[in-house]
Amino acid sequence: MTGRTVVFLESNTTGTGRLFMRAARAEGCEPVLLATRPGLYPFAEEESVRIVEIDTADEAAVLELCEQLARDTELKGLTSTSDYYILSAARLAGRLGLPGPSVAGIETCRDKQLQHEALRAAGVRVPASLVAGTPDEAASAARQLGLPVVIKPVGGSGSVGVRLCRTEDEVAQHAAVLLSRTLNERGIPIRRMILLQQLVQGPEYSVETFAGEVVGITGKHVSDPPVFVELGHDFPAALDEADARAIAAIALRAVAALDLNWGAAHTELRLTPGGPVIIEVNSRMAGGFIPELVRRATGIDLIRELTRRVVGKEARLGRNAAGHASIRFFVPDRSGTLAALNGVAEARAVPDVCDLSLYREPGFTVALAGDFHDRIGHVMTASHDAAAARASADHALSLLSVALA
Ligand SMILES: Nc1ncnc2c1ncn2[C@@H]1O[C@H](COP(=O)(O)OP(=O)(O)OP(=O)(O)O)[C@@H](O)[C@H]1O
Repeated sequence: MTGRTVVFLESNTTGTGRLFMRAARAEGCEPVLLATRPGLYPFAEEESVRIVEIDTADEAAVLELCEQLARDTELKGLTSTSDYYILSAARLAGRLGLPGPSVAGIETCRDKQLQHEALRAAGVRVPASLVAGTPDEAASAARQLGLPVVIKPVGGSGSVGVRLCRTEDEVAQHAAVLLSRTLNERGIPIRRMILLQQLVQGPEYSVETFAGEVVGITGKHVSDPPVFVELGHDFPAALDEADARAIAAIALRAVAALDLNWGAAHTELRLTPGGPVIIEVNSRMAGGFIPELVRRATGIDLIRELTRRVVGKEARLGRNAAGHASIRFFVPDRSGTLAALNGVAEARAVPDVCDLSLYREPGFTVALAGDFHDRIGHVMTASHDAAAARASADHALSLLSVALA
């Protein structure tokens, strides 16, 4: 292989991974995907992306391979589109003298305890929180904070393991479940600590920032507690000017405090009667198809702009549209074997629907877990009118149903 290359250290297994590979090519660079289990990425073959099997947890081995690649080709950048690997990718980019985000910033951000301490020290409003390493410590932390509390792993994403606990028994039980886990979804060892937080009440929003600028605010629809499954998003969120200003301001302070102004960040918060309170800052672009909503609503392609940063170019955040986009996720109301998915043609025919995707087929076993895995499809709408985008998405979703055996 010769010419310009970009290394992807693992990737998202869903849509975004493929889009990043295409974006690299649009910038004149051939993507090279490094993966421990190449089988996770069927899209790589479909896109004719070179895939190298290597233990991606072994940073020294990855560095050696990349140094070789830098001798054989013009290595322009190294990144990861997977939450689990962005820290390692940032470290490797630094070692190779390639553009990349602050390693310290990502390190702080990816540990929810460190992140919480950093935000509090910077005077950014966060919920009162305590950490625990045993179920007993968790019960005592819950007493100090006052029930109910939200419990979550210190490292994690996709709402996996995040739960509202209303009694001390629930706290001890859920703590025991989380603390018994030793590996995350990718088989990477995890720190066996949990974070307990006071429940923040109010509608949820996320702020999509890029290179220290607010790209927009997303309105989130989250399931009822005790679990918090993201069920939909509206971009831009319906907010009055004062609330939008307060939300943008706290997110900008949070990402600056965490040193995340190089590329994309995604800040989740709830708007309480006393103002916005940060739930969590992610040192990466939003998931859940939010970048696609942003693109449809504003014309800003966050995937392309991040790829430009990775290969050392300036991002261009100029808007060329002022539209609205919404997404609703399809979640079955109980577990079972998927016998049929109904109403698909009718939902597709709803005005403003621009995408309807189903991730599962008949025969799939639905085992509701209370996190993002519960979502089996989505419907997306785009319109020049905010209310129309939202109403069409709600209506199209209402037409979908499953038969479970
Ligand atoms: N202290 C809290 N008060 C109210 N809601 C909370 C609190 N902590 C978490 N949540 C809810 O749980 C969701 C997931 O929490 P959190 O973002 O900390 O976990 P995560 O696994 O990193 O999820 P994601 O990858 O979706 O950001 C939040 O979006 C929010 O709806």
